[in-house]
Amino acid sequence: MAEALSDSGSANAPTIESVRESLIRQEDTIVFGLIERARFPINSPTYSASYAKIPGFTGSLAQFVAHETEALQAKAGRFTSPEENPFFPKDLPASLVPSQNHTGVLHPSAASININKSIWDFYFDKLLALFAVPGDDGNYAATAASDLVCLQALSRRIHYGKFVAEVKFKESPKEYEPAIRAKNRDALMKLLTVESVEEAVKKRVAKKAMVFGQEVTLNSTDGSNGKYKVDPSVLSRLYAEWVMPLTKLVQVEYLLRRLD
Ligand SMILES: O=C(O)C(=O)C[C@]1(C(=O)O)C=C[C@@H](O)C=C1
Repeated sequence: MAEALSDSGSANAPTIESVRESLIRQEDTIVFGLIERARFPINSPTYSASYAKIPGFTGSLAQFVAHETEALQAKAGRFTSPEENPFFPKDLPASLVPSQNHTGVLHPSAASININKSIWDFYFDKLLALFAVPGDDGNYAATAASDLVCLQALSRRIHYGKFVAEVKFKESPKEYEPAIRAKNRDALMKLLTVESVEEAVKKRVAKKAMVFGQEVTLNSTDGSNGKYKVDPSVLSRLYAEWVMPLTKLVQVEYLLRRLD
């Protein structure tokens, strides 16, 4: 059976370079996801339980689509991968496909870390209004599907902090062990933070929003005219306010369990 490759594209032990490469690659998925979602206006009935009234389900259409899509994906084996974390872990059906040989990179307690509730909340309560225009075009099912693509891409990126933390711990266990034993979150946060990398990430995602989100025409020299499908500053803000802080939170949570 084929060995399951990690997202870093390698079956070998990940390195700081390979995990950062994966984070960079995942930026493309996130930027494209937001561009796709921005095709629709906000479409607020998608998020209203009183609009949906789905027999046998309590919640909004967005919740229904996420719940049912995850159930199908669980049966297809999606959540047996340590890189995938469900939004609705309760009552998730078991995988029906042959199990993959996922390389045992992470400490087993990694499976107990799932911060998707925070991701769901910032996405719908804060982020959506920053890049989807007000309005209602009735495409609620497509909107909900599009939201789930964004949420899963964000979740995968943020929980990838488990792999980043593992690599950092393996590279310098002596630096991390005292802070882990002392359960000192602030010290761990300081140890794992690299400000120069964060600055580069914020600039790069804004640039990707400009390159991927410009209008491509055959005649014009400047296809964008300064207009982009998603405002590049929203991408830097998304990363500065939510993606990187939550990735760091995942790293701290992982490290706190690393010696269990
Ligand atoms: O690249 C790293 O070293 C990471 O830990 C990842 C990351 C990020 O989320 O992009 C998080 C913390 C660091 O301060 C820099 C970047």
